[in-house]
Amino acid sequence: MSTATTERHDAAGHSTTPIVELENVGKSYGNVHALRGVSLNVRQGEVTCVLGDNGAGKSTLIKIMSGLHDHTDGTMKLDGVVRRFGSPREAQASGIATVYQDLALAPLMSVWRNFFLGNELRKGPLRTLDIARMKRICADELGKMGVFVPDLDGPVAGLSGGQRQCIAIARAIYFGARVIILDEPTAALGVKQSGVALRYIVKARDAGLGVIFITHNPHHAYLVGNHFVILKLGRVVLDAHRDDLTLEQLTTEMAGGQELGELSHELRGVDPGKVIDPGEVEHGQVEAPALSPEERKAVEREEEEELRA
Ligand SMILES: Nc1ncnc2c1ncn2[C@@H]1O[C@H](COP(=O)(O)OP(=O)(O)OP(=O)(O)O)[C@@H](O)[C@H]1O
Repeated sequence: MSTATTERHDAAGHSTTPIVELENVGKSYGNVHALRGVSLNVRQGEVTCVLGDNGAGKSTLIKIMSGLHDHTDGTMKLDGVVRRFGSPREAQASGIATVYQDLALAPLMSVWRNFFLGNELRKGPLRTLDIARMKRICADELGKMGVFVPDLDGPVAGLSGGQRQCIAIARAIYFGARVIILDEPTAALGVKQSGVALRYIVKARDAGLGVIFITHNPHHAYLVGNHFVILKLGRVVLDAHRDDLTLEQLTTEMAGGQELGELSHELRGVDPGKVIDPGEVEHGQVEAPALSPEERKAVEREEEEELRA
């Protein structure tokens, strides 16, 4: 019996089957439900942004995908096959690399040593370090990401925050990552360095990786993202493709959406549940509530009908 499957590809030649697929994934720490019913796809050549406030469940999500924690509900699939990673090493061997905020770089060690840290190349019967080859590969791989480091022997501490991010990303790609999880890569960076890091995210995406970009910042997410998921108290409250979402909508949702509107009313002294007497508005006693586009259209239609009558 043939087990061959017909894999579909998009216009860029990337497989449309998600590399990682979470279905209704949940995670409880005792009585604390850190994640509930989270579904998420990571595809080749796409940046999936996961946004959320403190305690939303972002770290828990990263830990499940990177093999640090096991989920307690739902399924995780890798290339369409149900998987559970027993350890971070297993996740890495499956091509899932996580770049944490601290980057796991040794600041006083040289750039090339950091690139190969724990995976040093050796040569000859005495297995001595193949320094020349490591430096050459390091320069080539950084070059592919558009980074030029004048002195590969210099310490990583001498590089900018954005360049350090790039070394961590280039290293993950070189060692076989197909999915790269970036844990708030721009959180500790200024505007210019955030721009550098965002460029590398796009490079990783264009190199055909599936990128998960964890961030608090909707502006950064919208610059590079193809897909957006907002977590709140462990649940997905927004899941949208870029074509179906404006930056304004993403920013509003991230800032609290409806809750923010209610807060704004409250701070202006208007009870959102209160039925407003049009007379009060007319006499300037209370401010007219903002109308949604649909409500505005309905009002315009009513006014037109009144005029015609
Ligand atoms: N090991 C743990 N034991 C018990 N509760 C935990 C544990 N880890 C996380 N939690 C709880 O799970 C919820 C989600 O936490 P998580 O760290 O995943 O959120 P986060 O979005 O990464 O937040 P932050 O941006 O602050 O890092 C929180 O209520 C947190 O207190």
